[in-house]
Amino acid sequence: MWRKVTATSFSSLKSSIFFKRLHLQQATKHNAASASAVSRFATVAPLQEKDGRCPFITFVLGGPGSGKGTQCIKIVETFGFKHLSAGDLLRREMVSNSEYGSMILNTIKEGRIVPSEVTVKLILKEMESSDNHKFLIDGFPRSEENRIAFEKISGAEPDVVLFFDCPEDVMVKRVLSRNQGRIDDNIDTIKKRLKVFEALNLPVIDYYAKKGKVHRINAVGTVDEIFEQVRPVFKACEQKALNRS
Ligand SMILES: Nc1ncnc2c1ncn2[C@@H]1O[C@H](COP(=O)(O)OP(=O)(O)OP(=O)(O)O)[C@@H](O)[C@H]1O
Ligand SMILES: Nc1ccn([C@@H]2O[C@H](COP(=O)(O)O)[C@@H](O)[C@H]2O)c(=O)n1
Ligand SMILES: [Mg+2]
Repeated sequence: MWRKVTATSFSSLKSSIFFKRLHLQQATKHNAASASAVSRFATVAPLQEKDGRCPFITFVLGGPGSGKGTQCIKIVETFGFKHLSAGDLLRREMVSNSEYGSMILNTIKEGRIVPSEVTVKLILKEMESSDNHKFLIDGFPRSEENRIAFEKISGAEPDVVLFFDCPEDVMVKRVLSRNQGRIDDNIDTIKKRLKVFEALNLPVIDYYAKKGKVHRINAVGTVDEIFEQVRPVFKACEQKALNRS
């Protein structure tokens, strides 16, 4: 079980460097350039135990409405991953009386990106409390700052990056018919989210593509057709993921 294996490293991370640093960093402005993120987040010990085992991490990326969450449900059913949606974690934090509640609400309404410290903290907390060792981190990293914060604070990199590549008109249509009561599912916010995706998230996808980690999925088609492109990605790394447990 991954949590048991890494409990020491995560707990010590939590009680010491990460959380102390978090308090200091919360005062800093969100719109710092990614270059400054490099210096803002100091590297800590990698997320692995002495025996070298570490969680199997998949980042699930794509524009708003490209079908990330929908495909994650199928990946969970078929391959037994733990699904962590950064957006869902932020929405849960927003309604939980958190000190960040109004900041998260305003940021989501505007389609902007919540400061990395907050999102990374929520993700790592969920990872720590999970018995699973295979994670789908959906909608993260959304920016170079998110990426650098995660990699530096956790000392971990993704094993796989899925990119759901979808034309804008299809994404807009899907989001507008989603009907889940999300405050950002309106045309004004969608336009902003599309701009933010292009400006901040595509560079992250480029970064991982250069490292050979990106699996591009054509996100047009039925849910099942799309999953047939996703399936072989996880089939191919089943053994690698198993070795981490
Ligand atoms: N292949 C598909 N064909 C038609 N509709 C789809 C398809 N995949 C997902 N949808 C629908 O499109 C909407 C958006 O999908 P989903 O919530 O999975 O996207 P997402 O990438 O997670 O979006 P966001 O970034 O906004 O959370 C949902 O209503 C979903 O049911
Ligand atoms: N890494 C992230 C992920 C999400 N957000 C904010 O939440 C909104 C909704 O996210 P979804 O993944 O559910 O679409 C998104 O538009 C951002 O405002 C974030 O800040 N950082
Ligand atoms: Mg989603």
